[in-house]
This record gives sequence, C-alpha cells and structure tokens, in this order.
Amino acid sequence: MDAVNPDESKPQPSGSPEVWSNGRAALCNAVESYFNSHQGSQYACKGKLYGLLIDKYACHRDMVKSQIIITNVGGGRKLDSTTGQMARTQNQDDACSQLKVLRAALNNRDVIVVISGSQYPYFPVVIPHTYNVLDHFIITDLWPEKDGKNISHWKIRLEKFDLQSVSWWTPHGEEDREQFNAGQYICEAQMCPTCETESKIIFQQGWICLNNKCEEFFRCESGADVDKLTYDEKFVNERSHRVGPLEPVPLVPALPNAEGGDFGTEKKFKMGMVCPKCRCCSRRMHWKGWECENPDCDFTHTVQLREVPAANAVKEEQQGKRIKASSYNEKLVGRWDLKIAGYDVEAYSFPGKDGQVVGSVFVYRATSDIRSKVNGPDDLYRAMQKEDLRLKRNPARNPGARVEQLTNHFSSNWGAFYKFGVLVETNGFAEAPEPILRGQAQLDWAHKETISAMKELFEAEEIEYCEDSMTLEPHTFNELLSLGYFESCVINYHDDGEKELGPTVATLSLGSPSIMNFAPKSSSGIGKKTKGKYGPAVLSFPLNHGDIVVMHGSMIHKHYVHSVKPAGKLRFALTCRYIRPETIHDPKARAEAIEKGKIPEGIEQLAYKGTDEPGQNLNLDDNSRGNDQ
Ligand SMILES: O=C(O)CCC(=O)C(=O)O
Ligand SMILES: [Fe+2]
Repeated sequence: MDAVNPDESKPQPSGSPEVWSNGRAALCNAVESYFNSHQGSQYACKGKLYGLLIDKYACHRDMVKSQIIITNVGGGRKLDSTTGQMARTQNQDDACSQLKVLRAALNNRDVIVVISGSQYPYFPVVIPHTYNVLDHFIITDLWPEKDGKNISHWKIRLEKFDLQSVSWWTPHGEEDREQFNAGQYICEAQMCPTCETESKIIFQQGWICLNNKCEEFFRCESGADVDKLTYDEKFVNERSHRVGPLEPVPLVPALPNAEGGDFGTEKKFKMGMVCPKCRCCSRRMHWKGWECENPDCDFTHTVQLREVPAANAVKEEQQGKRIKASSYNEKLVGRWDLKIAGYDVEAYSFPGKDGQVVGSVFVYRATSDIRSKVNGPDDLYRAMQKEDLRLKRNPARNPGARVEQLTNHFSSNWGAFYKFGVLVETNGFAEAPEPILRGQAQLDWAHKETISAMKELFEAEEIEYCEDSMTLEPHTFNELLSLGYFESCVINYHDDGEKELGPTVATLSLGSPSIMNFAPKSSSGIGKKTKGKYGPAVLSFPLNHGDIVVMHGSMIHKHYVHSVKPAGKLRFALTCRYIRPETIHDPKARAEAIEKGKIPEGIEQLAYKGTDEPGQNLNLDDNSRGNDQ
C-alpha cells in the first residue's frame, strides 16, 4: 500500500501495523472493543479507557519513540480566527472528563491501545496509512505543563506494554534503538519546598514543581524559556515494572462468526472486520457479508443467514415493552377508523400552519388471517429472505471522506432512480426479483384504495384539505426502495420531500415490529414551540408485520418529519413512490427513469390485495406461520 503523505525525510518503518484503516468509521467498526470513538482522541466506556488516538494536534515536546509516547490531553481547543488553527485559549480544566478517565487508567494500570493518525507530525518513520494501530500501552505519568502564553494543559506519558518485541514504527535498520528494561534508568523525584509535594525531575534544564495548585508551579529555576524545555533522558528512558493481572484486549478481533442460535442479523453482525489477509479495517457494507475495503485486497467473509420465521416477528411483537396502541395529539391530528378490504385502517389527518389539512397517513393493520394469505406478508417475508435483494449500506454523510458515515440500515433501489438524501444505485423493475414486484403491486393497490377512501371520508366529514398538496389523481408507483434492518437499525427523523416526487409514499412493513413517529418541524410553526429542529411527536404508532402505511400530501414532508425504530432481529420495509419524469431535466436521465420504472407484465395478480372474502391461506410449515394458526 502506498504511504499516506509520504515524508521522504523520514526513514522507513521496520515493520507494519497489525491493524490499519484509511477511514475513521471503518476503524471504529472493526476495533470497537478498544476504539469506537468517531470524534475525539479517547475511547472510554463506563469511565474505563480503552484506546487513545494521536493525530494532528501535537504540541511542544510530544514524541513517539520505540517504547514510549508523550502526548497531550485532548479537548479544550477553540478555532483561533486569526490563524485559522485550533488552539488553547484557556487553562485545561483539572476536572474535565478526559482527565478523569486518564487518571483512572493510570491508577488502575489499565492496558490501552494507541493508534496514530497520518497527520501526527512527529511520527519517527514514514506513516503507512491514515490510521495505524501501534500497540498496547500503559499510562505511567500524567502531569500539567504551561506554555509560553502561560496557558496550562495536561500531558501523558505512555509505555509500551510488551518491552521485548520490536515496535513496527522503529526505523528500519535501527531495531535496537531505544530498547530499555525496567531499572536501567530511574527518574528521581524532588520535593517542592513551597507545597511539599513531590514532582519527578522530568526536564533536562532542572527540577520544576508540577503541582498546578502551587505558586511555584512550572517556574523554572534556571530561568529557561518554558517553550524550550526538553525532557530529561532518565525520564524518557525509564521503564516501569509490569505488575498485577494485566489482560490486554486483542489488537486483532476475531472475525464475526455465528454461534448456535444466531440468525446472522443480530447487532454483532453489523460490526466491521479486520481483514486477516491485509489487516485493513472494513465495515459491513453488504447484506451478503464483508468485503475488504482495501482496493488491493480481495478477501471476503460471510456469515450464513438463517431464515427468521414470521412467527418470530409475532413473538417480538408480543414480548416488546413498547407502545401497543397508537397515540396522537388530538388538538392537531384527526383520526378515523375505517375498514378496507379486510384491513382495519387508522386514518389520520395532518394540519398545515393555518389548520387546513395538508396531508394524511393511513395505517393498514394486517390481521393474523391476512398475514398468512397466499402472497401475503408471511409469504413475502420468507421470499425476501431467499432472494438476493442487493441490499447495501450506502454513505449517509461525507461520501468518500475519511469520516464517511454509512446508513445503519441496508437498502436497494428499484425502478426509476431516486435520490433519498443518500445516493442509492437503482435497478430497473425488469431485473427486480419477484418479491419486489409483488411489493410494488400491493402498495400500488393500497395507494389507490387510500385515495378513494380518503375522497369518500373527506366528503362525508366535510373536511377541507389543501388541494395542491393532496391531489386525488393517483399515479402508478414507478420506484421502490427496499430497506433491510438488522437488530438495532433505525431510520431517524427525515422527510421524503424531494421535489421530483408525487404526493404519495407507501410502505409495507415486514418482520420485526417497530414504532413510527411523526413530528412537526420547528420551522413549520405547528404545535408547541421548541428549541430543537423538531417538536414533540404528534403521532406515534406501532408498525407490525404486514402493516402498510400510506402517507399522502406533498406538504406533509414540508411541515413534518417521520422516523421508524424497529425492535427485533429482522425487518424489511418496501417503500414505493412516484417519481415525476417531467421533473427530470436531462432527456437521457428522463428516458432511463421511464424505462426503469416500467412494471413487467403479469405481476399484478401476484400481489395480495386484501379481501372481504375468507380467501386462501398459506400452507407453510409450522415455524413459519403466525402464532395464530
Ligand atoms: O422503514 C420504514 O418503515 C420507513 C422508511 C422510510 O421512511 C423511507 O424509506 O423513507
Ligand atoms: Fe421516509
């Protein structure tokens, strides 16, 4: 691999890191046991320090040697508007959380892992990657210093845990350099005559009191410039004895593997891996498994997914301690209960700022009978698990950047191209697997049922609605976004308000139960005033296996956001929209959208479309049925 920012003046390293990454998210995903901090330089969990990252912000006298590191405690820097650099403008707080955690690690002699970023200026050799795991270390000293501007900050000295091995960052050809053992050097301490506390003689220029409560703190006897002080050889070369039960976490975590009862969709299977071939950290991007993120490496890893029976979703629904019934703000939201083709339907209306209805949400409740119908939810859930739905996690933020973030759910787009905040590649309906087409047909049916039921409801109830927002001429859906949720995946508050979209968005929910929330945007002026971006939820409801949600009204996305929080092992959401081809300016892209959005013939009759009649039920084996059979 090519070196990042190679500095020709530096020597080559004598080895290579056991773990490395060119992206922060991949690093955090792959080595979450010791560094899972997407920002900041420390990773601690419940007050215990596990990992430390040294990168851009090095200060005077910071150093990385073969067996020791001297660095500064992060945090407390602000952007200096004159230099454009991050700088400390005030004394570091002795009680800050970073220091608390470091003190505990020092006192407990915790073994931690240190990682160096490529922006670290004093790295002794050419640094190979953006993030490089160094090794296990223990903290030996923690003390405050003062800079030339009289601002105090804390420093840390770390010693490599294993003093026998040669560090990979030792310059090539100098493998014996700076290798010392306990007792070879001893750094003496001296008592301060003023505060009567001891401080080590850490500087070559002479002893200095390191108690920042003392009036003699950091006053140099020799009168030397504090910015020019240098550490004493004894302080740098001293090595401490290893004591106590010290059990380091492995630098290279085991590859994710399924055990006895695992379905392969549990939370732990969303973690990253350290490639056993090239040691690159890689995120789990694909439904099918892991692919090494190093473009020069071809390693892949899979964990067989075991079919999650629909009965499991029903069990999760019954066991969950979550809200079982819908709740809504009666001052804002209207509610009616309808019956449509065998479904119990909750119909909600949403007001705009002036109180006129701008949107509606219809929730179709799948009964246990509906769930088990041929082509119904149980059938579709099972079929979806058998197909390759090309599900992938896509960049949600900063695509390509070293801090790129992926969505936590997996998605694939079918039909016309749709840019849903996140860029998701699209596949034409002609190449879509059958469950996707069945989903489209069912949602298109629900869409049309909703529009006619709404017309009838609004007329009967004499409800005034905003006609611009809530057009009553339905279009056939030409796009479907399939989302796959492993355990602990969510979709946070967002709207589906892209200007290319028709006014209706319909979702079929399959598998694990979830809660859907709607909240007004603060900018809408609807509901209670809040400081945040969104007000409190005005509608919350459980969304269970087989339920369908139809949102109608373009303005609903202007004024409200929605989120879905599943709870369980595996959930799919199939969401259909209509992308208005006339809004696509580029003629080639428009023609492609029309072509890709065409529904293949003969699919219509495959969809489950509800019925008032008893209908045919599936004859699946026991474990794949609803518990009601
Ligand atoms: O998972 C869901 O049910 C909702 C998905 C959603 O909101 C979306 O795709 O925009
Ligand atoms: Fe959405």
